[in-house]
Amino acid sequence: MPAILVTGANGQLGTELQRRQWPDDIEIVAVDLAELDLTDTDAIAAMVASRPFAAVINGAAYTAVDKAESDLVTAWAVNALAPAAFGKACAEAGIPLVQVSTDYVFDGSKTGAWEVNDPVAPLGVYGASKLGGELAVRTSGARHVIVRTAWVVSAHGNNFVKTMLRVGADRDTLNVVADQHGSPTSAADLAETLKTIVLRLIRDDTAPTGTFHFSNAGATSWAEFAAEIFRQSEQRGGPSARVEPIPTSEYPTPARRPANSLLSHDAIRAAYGIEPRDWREALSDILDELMKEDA
Ligand SMILES: NC(=O)C1=CN([C@@H]2O[C@H](COP(=O)(O)OP(=O)(O)OC[C@H]3O[C@@H](n4cnc5c(N)ncnc54)[C@H](OP(=O)(O)O)[C@@H]3O)[C@@H](O)[C@H]2O)C=CC1
Ligand SMILES: Cc1cn([C@H]2C[C@H](O)[C@@H](COP(=O)(O)OP(=O)(O)O[C@H]3O[C@@H](C)C(=O)[C@@H](O)[C@H]3O)O2)c(=O)[nH]c1=O
Repeated sequence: MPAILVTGANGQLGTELQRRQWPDDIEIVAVDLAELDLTDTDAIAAMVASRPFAAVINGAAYTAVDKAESDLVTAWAVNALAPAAFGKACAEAGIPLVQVSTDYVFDGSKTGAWEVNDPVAPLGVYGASKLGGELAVRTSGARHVIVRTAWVVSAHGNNFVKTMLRVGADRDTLNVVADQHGSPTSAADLAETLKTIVLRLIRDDTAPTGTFHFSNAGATSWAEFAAEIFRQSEQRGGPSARVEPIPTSEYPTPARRPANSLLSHDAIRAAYGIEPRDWREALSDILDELMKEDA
């Protein structure tokens, strides 16, 4: 049975990839740190060669944006060298590689949505190391798709929705930055998109390759996002708090973040016919799941 190797099994995306309904003739082999340490490039090569995988989805990453500023060797190992090792191994095995990247490869200076070929200029170590991963995959010789996504949220793992609900349960008011704009992305919707892409890559030698953007539809700011989380949470009897919009200058962090990281869907729509749904609708599903867990 053809198998797809998925990394980041315990992360938001990896969890949702494992929850997808896959065709009966496809097996998902999902690994995390315990099975495969991505800082060990020899282990990556050995894992990819260990059986005749049909494809690899590298969903793992060093995602602690602020911590990466002082931990850059590990961030580069996981986000750049590991994708290089996957690229090399996939090229040797003759199988496609799906690599996941980030809106943080952009500097945020554009007005309007970022297109896939817009100039990249990361503001911090996380974005720079993810860009390193993109370049490594592009030059590896492997047939590949790179999907940049943004502001990934889900009912599990660490993410902005869960942070807001946790902090909002204890406080009346939360200060949240209002001058950083982008689109939230449901990990489930991202996983469904990657499923579509990887199945096409496995079954169709002429499937589109290259770099694509996927997020949910609609632009917002972190402050508006937080306010909508509390609006929908309150509707379900969950925690609510007042959101005080603040400028980034009043929320100092070790890593700089882009002011605008809105991603254009033109490329993924044209190549794969994928049309993301609105982020508020996706958020509603996540809150349903979270509140069901609490009930
Ligand atoms: N989260 C977001 O907002 C965004 C994410 N992305 C990208 O999307 C992809 C998926 O992100 P998401 O699911 O949210 O990430 P998570 O942080 O939820 O999960 C990352 C996973 O990678 C694993 N991992 C980290 N270091 C290693 C290592 N050395 N060896 C093996 N596994 C490791 C983690 O394992 P452990 O838990 O054991 O540390 C975890 O399971 C990543 O490529 C990320 O860069 C892009 C834009 C936004
Ligand atoms: C918790 C909190 C955050 N913020 C701000 C800080 C930051 O500018 C913004 C988002 O905070 P976070 O630290 O949750 O998000 P951050 O770690 O920057 O999220 C990023 O993660 C990586 C992995 C990506 O690839 C990006 O697409 C993006 O999702 O909100 C507030 O203003 N108030 C708060 O109470």
